[in-house]
Amino acid sequence: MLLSRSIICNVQFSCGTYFKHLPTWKPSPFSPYRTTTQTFPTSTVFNTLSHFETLTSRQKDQIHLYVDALLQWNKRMNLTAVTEMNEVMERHVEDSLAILPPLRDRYRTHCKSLFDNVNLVDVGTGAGIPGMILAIACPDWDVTLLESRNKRCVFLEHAINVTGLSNAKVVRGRAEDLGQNPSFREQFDIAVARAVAEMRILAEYCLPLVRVGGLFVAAKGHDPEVEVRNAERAIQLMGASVLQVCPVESHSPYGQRTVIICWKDLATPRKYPRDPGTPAKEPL
Ligand SMILES: C[S@@+](CC[C@H](N)C(=O)[O-])C[C@H]1O[C@@H](n2cnc3c(N)ncnc32)[C@H](O)[C@@H]1O
Repeated sequence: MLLSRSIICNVQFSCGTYFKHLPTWKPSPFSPYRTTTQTFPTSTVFNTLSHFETLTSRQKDQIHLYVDALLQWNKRMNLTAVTEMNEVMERHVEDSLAILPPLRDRYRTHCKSLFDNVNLVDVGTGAGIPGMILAIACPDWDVTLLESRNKRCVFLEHAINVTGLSNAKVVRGRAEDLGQNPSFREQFDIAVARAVAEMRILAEYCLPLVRVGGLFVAAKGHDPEVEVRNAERAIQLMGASVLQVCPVESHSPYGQRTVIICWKDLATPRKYPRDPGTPAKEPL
C-alpha cells in the first residue's frame, strides 16, 4: 500500500493530544457465567485505549487515513456529527477499540476456539464504526460491514481502498434480509452493533446472523441496564442470553461506555428476523 507521507504527518500532528494520554489496560478477572436472573453479571471496569498501545505503526497510520477520509467525505455527505479529528478519535475510535478487551476475554472462554480468524459482521456500520477500526486492529479477522444506505457503502469502499485493508468487505442490505439469506444466516462468529437501535431490536437484527456458539456484542453508553433488561425476552427468543455487561472506563469527555455480550447457544427459530421494518415497528 502506498501511504502519502504528508497525509500521515499532518494527521499525526493533529492527533497529538490524543496520543499523549494513553492509559494502560490491565487484564481484570472475569467470572464466566450466563444468567437469566435479574442482576446481570458485570465485570470489573475495563480501561479504554488499551488496544491502541499495542497497534503497530502501520495500523495507527491506517486509522489516521480512515479518519482523514471520513472527515473529508463528511464535508460532502452526512456521515457523522463529529467534525474534529480529536473528537473522532476519542468518540468513534475509542468506542470501537473499547470492544476488544472484554470481547477477547469472553471469546476465549465461551467460543472455545482461537481468537484469530474470527468472522465478524458489523450490523448498521454507517461510516464504518466499529467495523473499520476492528478490521484494522485485527488483521486476521474477516470483517463484513453491513449497511443499508448506498451512499455510505460507497464511502466504505473508498475507506477500504485508502487504508489498503484486505480483510474487510462491504455488504449493502438490511439485517432483516440477510438474516433470512442462507449465505449469511448463522454464518458469523460475532455480530457487533453500535448506535443502530435499542437492544431488543438489535437482538433481532444481529443474533440470526450469529452461529450457534457465537457472540452478539452491543456497544452502548454508560447506563444500559434498563435497555438490557427490556431486551432479555428478545435475546432469549433468538436462542441467546446475556453473558456479561462490561463497563469500560473512558478518559475522554464522553464518559464511561458499556459493552454488552450475549452468547448464542441455540439456533434462532426460522421466523426470525421478521420482515424488514417489523423489528423496529413491533419490537419483541
Ligand atoms: C446512527 S448510524 C450508526 C452507524 C455506526 N454504527 C456508528 O456507530 O457510528 C446507524 C446506521 O445503521 C444503518 N441501519 C439501520 N437499520 C439497519 C438495518 N436494519 N440493516 C442495515 N443497516 C441498518 C443506518 O443506515 C445507519 O447508517
